[in-house]
Amino acid sequence: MSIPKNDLELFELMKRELYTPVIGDILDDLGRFHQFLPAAVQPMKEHMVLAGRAMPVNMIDVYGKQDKPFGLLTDALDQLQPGEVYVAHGGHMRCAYWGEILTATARTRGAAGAVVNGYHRDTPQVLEQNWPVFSRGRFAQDSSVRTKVVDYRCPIEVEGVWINPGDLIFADQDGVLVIPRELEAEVVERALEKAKGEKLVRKEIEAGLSSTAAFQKYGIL
Ligand SMILES: O=C([O-])CC(=O)C(=O)O
Ligand SMILES: [Mg+2]
Repeated sequence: MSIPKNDLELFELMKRELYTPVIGDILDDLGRFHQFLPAAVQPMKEHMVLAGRAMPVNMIDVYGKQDKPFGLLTDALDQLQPGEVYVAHGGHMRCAYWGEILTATARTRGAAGAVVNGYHRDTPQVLEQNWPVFSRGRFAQDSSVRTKVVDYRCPIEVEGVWINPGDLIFADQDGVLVIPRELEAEVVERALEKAKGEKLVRKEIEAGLSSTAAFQKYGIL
């Protein structure tokens, strides 16, 4: 397998060859036991797979009409770079944090996808854009009188998982992973090896090898 020359090749390779369980296993092996976002954050459609660089967004609760509705939301969207993932978190999730217009903006700018620790709305209009969005589910309640963006491209922490700008985000139907930048080369290389090993173990088991013998031989489950 040729080594990816740039981020785009890396993201394509990951989407083609990897899945969150193998990457999560390698992170565990490196002692990074807390890199999955909460399991409630799910793809809007099962087939969605996402690889890109985190552009974290910090949100807070507000109560009622604001002098500057949405805070820095449009600024955050308008500086998204190709291959980045809009990762939004904060407040008590009293409304939708994502929708049709936000999808169109981020997608048109070449962003790789969105991950919100909260709800989305405009479900049919987002899905027809065929672009990966991960959220806690559907809820139409409007955000302008309930939340605002106070900062972006800043570190955030989601239930103990730290996300720094530029960290690698990989997400599929089994979860959303944050891969710290300083570990990504090792993690991806070892995850590719483990994925290959898992294919081999399955073949051997299908050919009659016992689970115990397979684990003894390969150390993979
Ligand atoms: O207002 C929101 O939070 C999201 C929304 O409807 C859109 O992006 O179209
Ligand atoms: Mg909308």
